[in-house]
Amino acid sequence: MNAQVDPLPLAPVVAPAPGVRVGVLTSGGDSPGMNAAVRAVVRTTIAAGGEAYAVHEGWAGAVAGAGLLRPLDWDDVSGVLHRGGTVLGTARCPEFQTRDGLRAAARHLVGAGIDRLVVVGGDGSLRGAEELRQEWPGLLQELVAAGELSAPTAAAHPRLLVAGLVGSIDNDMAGTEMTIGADTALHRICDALDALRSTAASHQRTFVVEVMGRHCGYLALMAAVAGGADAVLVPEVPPAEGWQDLLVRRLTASRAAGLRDLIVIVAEGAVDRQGRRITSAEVGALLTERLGGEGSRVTILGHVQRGGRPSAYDRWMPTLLGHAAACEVLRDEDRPSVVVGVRGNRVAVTPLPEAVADVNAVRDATRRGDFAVARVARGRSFGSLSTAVDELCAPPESQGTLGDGETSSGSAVVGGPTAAAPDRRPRRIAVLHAGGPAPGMNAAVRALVRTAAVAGDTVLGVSGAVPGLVEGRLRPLGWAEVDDWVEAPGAELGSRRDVLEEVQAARVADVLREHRVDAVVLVGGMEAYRTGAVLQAAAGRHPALEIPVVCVPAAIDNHLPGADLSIGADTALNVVVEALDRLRVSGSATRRCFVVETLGGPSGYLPMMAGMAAGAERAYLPEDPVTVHRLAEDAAAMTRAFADGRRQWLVVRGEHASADYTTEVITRIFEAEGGDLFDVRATVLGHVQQGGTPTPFDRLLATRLARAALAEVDRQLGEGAVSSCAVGEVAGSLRLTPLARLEAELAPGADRPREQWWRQLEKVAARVATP
Ligand SMILES: Nc1ncnc2c1ncn2[C@@H]1O[C@H](COP(=O)(O)OP(=O)(O)OP(=O)(O)O)[C@@H](O)[C@H]1O
Ligand SMILES: O=P(O)(O)OC[C@H]1O[C@](O)(CO)[C@@H](O)[C@@H]1O
Repeated sequence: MNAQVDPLPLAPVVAPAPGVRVGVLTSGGDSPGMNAAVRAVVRTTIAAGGEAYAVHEGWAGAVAGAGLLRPLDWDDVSGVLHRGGTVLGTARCPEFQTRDGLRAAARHLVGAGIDRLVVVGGDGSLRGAEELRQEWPGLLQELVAAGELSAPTAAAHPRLLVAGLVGSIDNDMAGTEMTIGADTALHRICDALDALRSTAASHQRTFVVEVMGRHCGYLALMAAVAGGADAVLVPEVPPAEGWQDLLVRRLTASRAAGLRDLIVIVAEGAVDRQGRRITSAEVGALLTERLGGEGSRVTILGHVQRGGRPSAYDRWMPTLLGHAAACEVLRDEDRPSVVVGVRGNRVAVTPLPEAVADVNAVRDATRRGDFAVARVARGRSFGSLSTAVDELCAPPESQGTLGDGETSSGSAVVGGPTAAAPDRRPRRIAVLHAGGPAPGMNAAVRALVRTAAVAGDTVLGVSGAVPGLVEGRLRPLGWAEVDDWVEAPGAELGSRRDVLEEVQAARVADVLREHRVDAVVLVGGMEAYRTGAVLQAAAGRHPALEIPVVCVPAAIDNHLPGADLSIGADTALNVVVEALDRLRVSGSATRRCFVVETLGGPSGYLPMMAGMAAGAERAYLPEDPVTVHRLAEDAAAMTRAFADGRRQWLVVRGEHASADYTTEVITRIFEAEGGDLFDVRATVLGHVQQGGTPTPFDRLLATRLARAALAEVDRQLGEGAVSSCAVGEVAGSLRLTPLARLEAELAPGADRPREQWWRQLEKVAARVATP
């Protein structure tokens, strides 16, 4: 694909000619996050000097006209970020696929002066958009010929410019790594799975859970990994004949290994190799008949998956893309429609026909039975996890894929052990945490234990972090023991902020020798990295330390070099955003400014992204010190806004934004400026931000990075050249950062990277926050 990944995700806003109108519509199945996209399109258009129009009820609204095309002001899209569904309404509209339907849509759009469209919908909706664009000149000619449109009006709108944003929970479209709504749907599914596990465990029952995704197994596969399922059936990995026996054997082995709760996920589009539909009811009946015991229960999650509050990601990502899409159509270039998507957290723009061709190629490959092609086309994460899922789900003795017999590809990002040589000595890998607890740490340990078990390796858990390592508190972690660690918040092994001291290295060498440790994996923050660096520096003096030391980034602050995102940051972000939503509701009856202090340490990631996701008016970050001048400007802007009728103003302040202008000081300044016009309240969110249940994203990231760490251990031991490094993902690719380079990667005088990708988003957040 020729997507252009924009290294600076901020497309310049081009000032349009006077009277330029941008229409925005949502179409197909609704998805959480569509509202954030609409808000960004509207506000970016207005900020650039254009006019924004809503086309209500999707393509049906364009076809019907009749008052469904209406102008939108800045404030019309206030207070929509936290709402699920789409405030514009959506529909599936078969009529739009007819010539008459297209012509009616063109007539109503031109009639409203709209010749630029941002369409938020699934692949069907976007196909429709491209068709309308291609047919536009012909449709206008037909309308002129029929006397339904004047020739000068047609001449004033010679072409339609279209940018598509993929809004669908299915994550089934090319041109973007994530579709708007898929992350939230995973939240819904994982919440349901976490709830089902407790009742399943109580009765030692098996649950068969059907999840959505018409033709695409993305939700099912990711939910299986993030939700700790025991087996999964998805259309892209159809099981071979006799899969029923294999499934029963697998679940029997899991039960024998000590699991009380068993979960099988079935994608709604699951099929076997002959293309025959596999239903959740069929799987439920099979397991009730063959597993005995308490039998099985079937739960179809249905439309619950599509509803409810959007996750933090489904607010900031569509905001970024909505902004970029508006910029695309404001540019006065006649060109094919584009899909504005996201890749590695950066904006990626792909010609729509190309994205559609790619989706068609997946469908054709699936029809041909070429499932490997279909899996790869679904994206990196899908490709890698579809072959790795069995390693994570099934006890080592019952390994064997439910799919088409292909095993893990062993690529770097996939991670996981490379195929074990017959004479390979089983390895012993110690894992410990260092730093503040980060949700997802347990999921990383679980992935290590289970992936290592496939090659016969043992993972030794170190209790009590660095002091525990010094005291030799290591024990093997069992395959079944870590089963529900995927969802467990906090750090089961314990995490503390101690960094290993040089004088302790000799003692640690003794411990590692006693326990015959071949490699150390540290899952944690800067303390983990620095401990790794101390171990490496001491390796020359202590042969037992001449082993691979690999760090996995886990810190809610998201301040670690060599990783766009560290484990735990997404969970903390969601906790903050939920708190901000609640504060907004609490203040809805008053005229009030909230000053909210977040954690985040040296990095502004949490306050900035939470502010963007919750629609905060201002965010104060440690990277950009607060000054009295800025406070005066903001107080004046706030006062003007309240005087104009605004009822709320939200300021998010990172805990280290300024040593002088503390949350209390800022609150008092604003309070003094507000007089009788508004009042001000301060809220310090504190450690609730560390205590969330890991989000699906953090569980998946933890799984990917833990497997990548193991792959690196395997590589180093295989090649006999050991070193210490950190694994991370940067712009969607795996990166290994030598720990020796750690300090050089940090900004001068601060424990955060020199470059932080998310800082590009600040301008977008500011542009859509206030007029
Ligand atoms: N090939 C097409 N040509 C023109 N219009 C289309 C086409 N396919 C779909 N549409 C229009 O887009 C609407 C939505 O399409 P569809 O039902 O496939 O949902 P979708 O956009 O793929 O969303 P989701 O992924 O949520 O199902 C259709 O009802 C129709 O109006
Ligand atoms: O809401 P409807 O029209 O029943 O459609 C359900 C379908 O829409 C989706 O939610 C989104 O495409 C699918 O996962 C599901 O199969």
